[in-house]
Amino acid sequence: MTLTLPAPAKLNLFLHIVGRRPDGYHELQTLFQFLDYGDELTFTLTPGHAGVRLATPMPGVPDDDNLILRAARALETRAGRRLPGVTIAIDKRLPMGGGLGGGSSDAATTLLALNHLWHLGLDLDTLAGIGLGLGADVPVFVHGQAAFGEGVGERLTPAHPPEDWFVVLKPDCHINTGKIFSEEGLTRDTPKIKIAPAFEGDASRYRNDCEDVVRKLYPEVNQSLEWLSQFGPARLTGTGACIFGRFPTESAARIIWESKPSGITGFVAKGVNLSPLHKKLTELE
Ligand SMILES: C[C@@](CO)(OP(=O)(O)O)[C@H](O)COP(=O)(O)OP(=O)(O)OC[C@H]1O[C@@H](n2ccc(N)nc2=O)[C@H](O)[C@@H]1O
Ligand SMILES: Nc1ncnc2c1ncn2[C@@H]1O[C@H](COP(=O)(O)OP(=O)(O)O)[C@@H](O)[C@H]1O
Repeated sequence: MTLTLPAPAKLNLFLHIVGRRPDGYHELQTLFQFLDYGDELTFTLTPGHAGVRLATPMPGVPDDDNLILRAARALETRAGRRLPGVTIAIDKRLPMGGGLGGGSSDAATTLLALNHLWHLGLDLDTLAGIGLGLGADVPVFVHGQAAFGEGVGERLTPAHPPEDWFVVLKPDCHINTGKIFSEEGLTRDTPKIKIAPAFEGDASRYRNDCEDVVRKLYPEVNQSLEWLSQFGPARLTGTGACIFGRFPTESAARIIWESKPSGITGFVAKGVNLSPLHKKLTELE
């Protein structure tokens, strides 16, 4: 049996750093929305062969570090019994370390796919708990609903931001999340905002607290933000390097995309409040 599922990107429509935990991790307030663009994973059961295997190794990521295999192994450990073998292939479209949550999304898709194929019957809260052990962004992908995130992003309140179109640009640099969070000049004391049960605010009123530090350290990001913000609000997602500009229609986004400076990569995508992963899983039921 074969199952092909999306692993969508996320955007942090805003990202405030509101404090620091005793273990050094930063407390955030952020608004997550998904994009209808991302990686695609194909799971094939191989009952004759035990174990989980990656059919498409990822350059630069040893298999044992790959969040897909780590998610599968965490699930096997939780199940505590021998499960049918599975081969996982990935069509990797999201830039790695781009602030789009690609690795976390791959992990979440793996958790949901294998829960389904292995008939484990674990609920979303349990899967999100397993996912949190792999990365702070995994729970929102497991729950599959746009959300206001608190804590390190794991305390989630469903949200309904407008489903606009986005131009996403990937400046040609790699940003290490740990480096940004350890920068001395980082804003860490943004006052907490109060959130209604269903956040519907205008995210363009809020900021990404990592942006000033990232702009100073990475001129490529600064230049891209300057260019994109000529056409409307533009912002960094996560700790970067990707930036996004928001547009009311696909055609408005595509006009700006076509005029982007040469040498910069990225894509145009729609913001969606229900994850494409959950949409697909519902269709399969
Ligand atoms: C910033 C966010 C926002 O969505 O996204 P990305 O830019 O990575 O996509 C996430 O919170 C990223 O969470 P996560 O994916 O778990 O972070 P990691 O790369 O494991 O973090 C690397 C390091 O950054 C620091 N770190 C990370 C998250 C956080 N809330 N506080 C921190 O201080 C820690 O020192 C950690 O060891
Ligand atoms: N399946 C995976 N896809 C992408 N990155 C992965 C994966 N597994 C492990 N990683 C590691 O996680 C890091 C962060 O990846 P990613 O989730 O794409 O970025 P970000 O957290 O900035 O959104 C990568 O640099 C890579 O070393």
